[in-house]
Amino acid sequence: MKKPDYPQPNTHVTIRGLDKSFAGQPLYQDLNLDLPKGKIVSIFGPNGCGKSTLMNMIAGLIPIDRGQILFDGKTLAETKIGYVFQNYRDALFPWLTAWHNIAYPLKRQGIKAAAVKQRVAELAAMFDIRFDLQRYPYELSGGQQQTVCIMRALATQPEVMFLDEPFSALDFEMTLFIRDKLQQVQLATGVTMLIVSHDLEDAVFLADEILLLTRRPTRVAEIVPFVLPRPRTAEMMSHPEFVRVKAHTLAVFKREMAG
Ligand SMILES: Nc1ncnc2c1ncn2[C@@H]1O[C@H](COP(=O)(O)OP(=O)(O)OP(=O)(O)O)[C@@H](O)[C@H]1O
Repeated sequence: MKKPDYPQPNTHVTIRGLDKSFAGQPLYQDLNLDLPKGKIVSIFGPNGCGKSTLMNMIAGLIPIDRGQILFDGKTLAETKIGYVFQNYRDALFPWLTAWHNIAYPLKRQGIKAAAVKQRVAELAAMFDIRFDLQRYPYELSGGQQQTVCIMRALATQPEVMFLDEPFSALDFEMTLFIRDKLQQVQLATGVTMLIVSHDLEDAVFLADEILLLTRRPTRVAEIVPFVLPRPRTAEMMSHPEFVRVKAHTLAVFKREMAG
């Protein structure tokens, strides 16, 4: 693939010349990638190819060995981000109620109590919350805890939101609910979203682009666009375009697995 020297139009995240090794074993070498602004990109690829590592390097949770990652030309420190961790069971502060978990990043920013209250109320309305936010995480179902994690990540109105396997521990009903809410949030706020997924259907369903990775040392195998209109409903899973993109993504995945 030819190296893009300049970001494509409507790019939000620009990755140039990124290297990353673990224990002397290269994972990424000279990775160049543009992620579009205000879109949802799913990262999909073989086990251990570095999906989470890529996302965590962009989010600044894992250091890179070499290269540059910019957000609209700005550094990470100048960019507001939100992060939804893989395991919602460990992600929330157990000693805080759901409400205080959501309020936490706002309070850390020094936002006044009245404005914090208003923002949490806005999020509760956006997510159509029917459970009591005064409960503690252990008193909530898995789906409710994941909803609280997403609300907390959105509290500070991030420009980029990272979600690591957001559906992996959810039942199907909750998966449908969270899919709807993520799309609604994305349409309402224009936030750029990056989602790591193990599941082909989840990866394709929400995506504007599916970023398909190869086995290690990892390269971009293909960037597959998926352009069904939003909001996408569960019925669209039988839409011919969804079926086609899923089949194509699977074919590329199998080709990469075969090496
Ligand atoms: N801290 C670390 N030290 C050494 N190796 C690591 C470390 N973190 C990740 N790796 C290795 O880097 C590779 C990529 O890991 P990563 O978790 O990013 O992959 P993934 O595609 O998200 O995996 P999975 O599909 O299993 O979730 C793996 O081979 C993993 O063993």
